[in-house]
Formats: sequence, structure tokens, C-alpha cells
Amino acid sequence: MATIVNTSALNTSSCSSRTLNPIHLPTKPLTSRLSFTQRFNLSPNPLSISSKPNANSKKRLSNLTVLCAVKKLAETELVAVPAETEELSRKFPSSSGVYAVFDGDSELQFIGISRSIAASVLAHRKSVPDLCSAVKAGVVDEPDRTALTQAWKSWMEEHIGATGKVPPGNESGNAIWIKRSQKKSDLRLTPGRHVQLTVPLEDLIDRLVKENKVVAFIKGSRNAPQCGFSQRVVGILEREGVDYESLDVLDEDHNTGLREALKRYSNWPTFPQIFVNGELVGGCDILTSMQEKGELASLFKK
Ligand SMILES: N[C@@H](CCC(=O)N[C@@H](CS)C(=O)NCC(=O)O)C(=O)O
Ligand code: FES
Repeated sequence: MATIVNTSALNTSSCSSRTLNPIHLPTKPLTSRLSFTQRFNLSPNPLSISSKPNANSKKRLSNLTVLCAVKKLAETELVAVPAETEELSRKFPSSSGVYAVFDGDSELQFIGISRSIAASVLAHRKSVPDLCSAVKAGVVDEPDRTALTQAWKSWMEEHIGATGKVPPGNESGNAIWIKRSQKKSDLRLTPGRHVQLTVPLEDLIDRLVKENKVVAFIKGSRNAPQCGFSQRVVGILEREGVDYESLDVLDEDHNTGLREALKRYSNWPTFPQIFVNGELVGGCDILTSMQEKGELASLFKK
């Protein structure tokens, strides 16, 4: 019997932290030594469904479909996915919603939901370019989980009703489209208390923020922030798809003295602290207000 499979909890992470050279200042720029490709966070709860729809699966989808905020799939414009990233970001909304990916033969391959449609399309274009030629996007205005799921179900139901087929990428067990996001791990200043820094902490901070485009000093780790303010900032950075470094100022074992040294360095008394291109941008309030005013994209592009 066909069953709807909910593959939630995708935001798992690898937790090993990375340590800076504790004894000497780095000989190579920190960016080149430390950076690695960060995957976009794909659909927060992309649902998959077993491959053979039958009366039962259609009925279950229908039962779950309520009034939906997006246009019908058939009425939504099919937009070609540009090769160039900036053009892609202009063509697709960075808002939450449902999206349907088509291959070069205009065959629908996958229907997903996303907190940033543009980021998800970009990630698919990178990971499965052959299957990602064009996309239909439906923005959900009040994008709570229920509204997003309803939008996804309405498109799935419409497609299954019209073709009798589940999109291949939504078949259960298909791992091509639904990747577990691998969050970057936090940086650490030292491997542990037993290792003494031979350079002043302020010099290390200075080097760190100048050689990495975006650095977030937070309470707790990026995967498990220990304070609401830090959690909010991590959420904003993730949502914007920013490739950033993070350090846990509460981790006295690996970042001994960082909490107080950073306050002196930046002349800013609280955390989180976000640096872009070596300059302190601010904390939670400032980042939140910049996000509300739509100023973050240009900040992180600089
Ligand atoms: N208004 C601040 C809120 C952050 C805040 O108040 N942080 C406090 C509590 S987490 C803090 O870091 N205090 C100094 C400390 O704990 O060392 C912002 O926008 O970031
Ligand atoms: S740790 Fe209490 S408000 Fe941040």
C-alpha cells in the first residue's frame, strides 16, 4: 500500500570543530586554510512519497489538501534556470514557498518546499544540473509549516491527478534531491586549555575577522546556539545562505578568554557579534533590522 513518508529533521550536522593554529599566526590566509563548501539548506521538510500512487495515496493527499495560497501548478510560469548565479538570484524569489523542477525535456522531476526558493534552485542546479533546467515557483505569503505543506500537497495532488505519476525525485528512497544539510562546524582558537597561545588574543581576533569575509561570535555552537540572540543571528545567516565562520565565546576550553578579549577588541559589550570584511556590523538587533529593510544581500555581497 502506498504511504506518505515524511522525511523531516533534515538539519542534521557534522559537529567536529576546526582548530586554528594555536602557536603561531597562520602562514597562509585563514580563508584558504579553513573554508570549505557549505551546502545550502534544502527544503526544510521536503516530503517524499512512495512511487506508485493508487487510490489510497490520492485520497490521503486529497484529505490533507485545504485552501491553498499558491497558483495551480499548471498555471504557474515555467522559468528557465540561468547558468549564472546572480541572474538566478534575480529570477527566483528568496522567499519561502513551493517549487517544481523540470529537466531539459520538460519532465517534472521534483516538487519541494523551501525557506529560500532561489537558494534551493541554486543548490539543485549545482548538484543535479542535468535534471534542473527550468523551475516553477509559488511563493507562500505566510509561510508556516502548515501553509508550506499545503502548497506542496496541492501541487503534488495536481501533478499526480494529471499524469498518474509521482515526480521521480519525490519517490521515497530517492536521495538525489533531498540532501541532508551539512552545517559547517565552529572554529576553535586552540585544541584545548593545555595549549597556550603565543600571540596576543587580540591579534588572533584581528587576523580572524580580516581574513574571513563573515565571522559570527556567538554563545553556543552554530548547530546548538545557547542563547536566543545567537540563535536568531545564526538563523538569519543560514536563511541568507551566507558562508560564514563562527566561534563559541562560551567555550572556555578551546577559546579561553575570547569572551572578554572580543569585547575589548570591538568595544561592543554583548554577543552575538557579526563581522563582515573585518568590520563589526553589530549584534542581533542590528542584523534583524537590516534583514527587515532588505539590506543584507548587499552587505554580504560587498
Ligand atoms: N541587544 C543585543 C542583545 C544581545 C545581548 O544582550 N547579549 C547579552 C546576553 S546574551 C550579552 O552578550 N551579555 C554579555 C555577556 O554575556 O558577556 C543585540 O542586539 O545583540
Ligand atoms: S545567554 Fe541569556 S540572554 Fe543570552
